[in-house]
Amino acid sequence: MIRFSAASKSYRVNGSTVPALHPVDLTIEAGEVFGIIGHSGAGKSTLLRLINLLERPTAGRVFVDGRDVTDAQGAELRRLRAGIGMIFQHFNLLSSRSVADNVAFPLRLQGGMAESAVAERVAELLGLVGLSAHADKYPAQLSGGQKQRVGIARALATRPSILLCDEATSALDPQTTASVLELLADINRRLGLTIVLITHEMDVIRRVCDRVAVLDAGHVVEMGSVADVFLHPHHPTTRRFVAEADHREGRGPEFPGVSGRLFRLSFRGDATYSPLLSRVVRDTGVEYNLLSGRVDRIKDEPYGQLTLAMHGERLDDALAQIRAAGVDIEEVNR
Ligand SMILES: Nc1ncnc2c1ncn2[C@@H]1O[C@H](COP(=O)(O)OP(=O)(O)OP(=O)(O)O)[C@@H](O)[C@H]1O
Repeated sequence: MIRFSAASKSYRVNGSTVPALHPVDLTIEAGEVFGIIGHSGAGKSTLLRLINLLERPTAGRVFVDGRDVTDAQGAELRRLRAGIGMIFQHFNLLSSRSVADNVAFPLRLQGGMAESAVAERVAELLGLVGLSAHADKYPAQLSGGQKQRVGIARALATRPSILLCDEATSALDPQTTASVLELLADINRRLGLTIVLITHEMDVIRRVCDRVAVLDAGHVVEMGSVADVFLHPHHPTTRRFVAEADHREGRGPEFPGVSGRLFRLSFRGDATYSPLLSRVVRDTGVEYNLLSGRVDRIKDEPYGQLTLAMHGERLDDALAQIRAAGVDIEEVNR
């Protein structure tokens, strides 16, 4: 478990104090995939780096596994960091070392392991990330996705219980991003590792995270389960991120020439695939225009979101039936 208690951070720049993070209270549970999303400069890296003390809080406390680590130094700091792996946007591999030597690096640095044990562990890690055939290559001979897999293997070498991901897929194309996120989800499931990732893409959050915090100008402005935040965003910044992930603009929908009231229906789980709408239409005689729609998954759960214009004498009856089936309805202002 990771806990921030009123943790804040200011930097000194040219003699003046710049607040990067206002006091944050936040708990990340053991074994979850926790996402932090925000625009550039929102304070994501700063918050992430407080966990392994690459940055120290200006005020407040940071707890890891129940221990107050805020002032950790020396052996205590080394122990903390050995238990926390980290991967980076630009991979940070050693270009003059082979893949196997990059992965072995933290093990040799830590010391106390025979070379045969190091080799065994490296082989195991390369198997885990699907790179067994590439052990003797150099980073320059690998694709971006393969480099990040080396980064992940290296980060897991010392068997950490926490993995920090600093924009780990931002330099990758969409397909490679998907495969790296799938690997992270697999590692989370198989090893029970806590994963904290920062990103500026809601789609990354949707695919892999259990919970999310939205950072805006150093403040946590929204936090909750990914499904709740994704389907019912409240803060304007969150709404913009969700709209971007839906490939629509952040403004409210404008549908000139469409009559009736506008509703956004959010389906989750099994309701996503049931023929509810056609049943309600048949039963109540209401009419609808489908204005936009999407069916996808939030991590492993299917969801659907439809925007409809609806009209008819028995509209209230129709809405009640839809709600009774567990579908969430929001009226959309024109
Ligand atoms: N070492 C530093 N010295 C001075 N100011 C800093 C330092 N690191 C970050 N900042 C400032 O703190 C604020 C938050 O930065 P941070 O890097 O945490 O944001 P971010 O959300 O991770 O942004 P990005 O996505 O661009 O990396 C910014 O205004 C940034 O300029």
